[in-house]
Amino acid sequence: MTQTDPDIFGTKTQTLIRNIRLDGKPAEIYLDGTGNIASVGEKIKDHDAEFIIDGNGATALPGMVNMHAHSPMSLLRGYSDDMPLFEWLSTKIWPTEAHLTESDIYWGAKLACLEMIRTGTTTFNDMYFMMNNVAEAVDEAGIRACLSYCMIDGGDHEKFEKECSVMEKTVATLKARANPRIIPGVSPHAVYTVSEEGLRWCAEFSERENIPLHIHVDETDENPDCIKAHGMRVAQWLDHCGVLSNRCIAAHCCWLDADDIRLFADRGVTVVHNPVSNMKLSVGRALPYPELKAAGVNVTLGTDGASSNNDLDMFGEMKTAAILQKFFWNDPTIMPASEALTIASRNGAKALGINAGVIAPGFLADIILVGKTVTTTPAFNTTSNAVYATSGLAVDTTICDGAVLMHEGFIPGAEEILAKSERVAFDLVRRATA
Ligand SMILES: O=c1[nH]cnc2c1ncn2[C@@H]1O[C@H](CO)[C@@H](O)[C@H]1O
Ligand SMILES: [Zn+2]
Repeated sequence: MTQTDPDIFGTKTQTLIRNIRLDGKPAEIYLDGTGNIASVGEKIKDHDAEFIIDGNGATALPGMVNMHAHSPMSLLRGYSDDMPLFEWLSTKIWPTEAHLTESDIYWGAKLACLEMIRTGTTTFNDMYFMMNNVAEAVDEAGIRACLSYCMIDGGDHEKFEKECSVMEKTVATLKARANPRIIPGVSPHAVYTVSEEGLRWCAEFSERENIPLHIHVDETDENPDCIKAHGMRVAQWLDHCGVLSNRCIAAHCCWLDADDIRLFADRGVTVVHNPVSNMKLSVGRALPYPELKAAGVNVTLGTDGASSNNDLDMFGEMKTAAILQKFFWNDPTIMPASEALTIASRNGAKALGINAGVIAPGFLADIILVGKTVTTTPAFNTTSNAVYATSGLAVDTTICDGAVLMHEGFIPGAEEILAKSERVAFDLVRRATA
């Protein structure tokens, strides 16, 4: 199969993937056109393949699950760097975001989806505005996503009421799309931007709808301000407002203490590690991963937006997570490669309630092939190579929901998306700085 056969792209087909390695051993995978993995074995004889993908010795991995993103922010990649978090948000990012149109959101998300497919991500957990436009991009790209409108009420009751109605409308619109690849979520931005009534409402709404709640927690040390305002640490305050009780996904969590970690474990909170963004914005502390792991908390991995990372490559993120944890806690045995891979795939899928992140019969066919190339040779340990040696650009095939989205590095329509999103980004910044 080569890129000259356009029929392979975009639809679920009966496909045999052969000449690949799975956990270091020769393997074949058969997709039966349902969107699931039908069989996995050394040689699959019983199949009805319409297409055959020859992996040329590639390593098959589950698609990466990026658990904290702001996909439209890809438009602001490289627009503003090297500043402290609050100055960066309040003087650069928020004033520019005030000019975003629905079309900007759509093209920013198109660019993000393209980058994620290119670098082996098949699912992302997104928090932003105008999420139906993000959904349109996700729908077209063929990727999977949990999409949450980001509530910011700033303690203003009128704004709170408006935000609730946008949130309800967003969830209803996303549900009405009836696309199994699109999962609605709820996102109060953070404790420093959302009121108590906002946090409580989001918690109740996520429970009523049984959908994930995605929030920024303890990125920088938010505890002193929270104690001043509410007499409690951030984790306790969130629990007090009901936020931790239902499918809570907490991004960053750098400043959790031992009690906070116990509380997160009790409430079943999922934590997202964002090592590159945390290091770039110098948030002051690394995720207390060893303690979270000991407490049994589900830890996942995310990139954050492309304006604080500045890419959405989960391979770079895995490596950074593993080496930051070793360095910060001064122990090279922390987060071995196979753990980093699980954190970047299976753990995220679990948190979103998706039957993915494992290559085995019955699981969703969200699969990537990491090509045999200069950063994956020699293949003593394919997991080590994936985490420590290669970037996502070595991914040559990306399959989501049983449909091939990229093969041999080729993604249909990529050039148009690059050209258009570049124009849209420059035009946005021109309007915002006029
Ligand atoms: O690192 C971050 N910390 C806090 N807020 C952020 C960060 N990156 C982006 N946003 C902001 O979150 C909102 C979308 O959900 C946007 O306003 C975005 O600029
Ligand atoms: Zn963020």
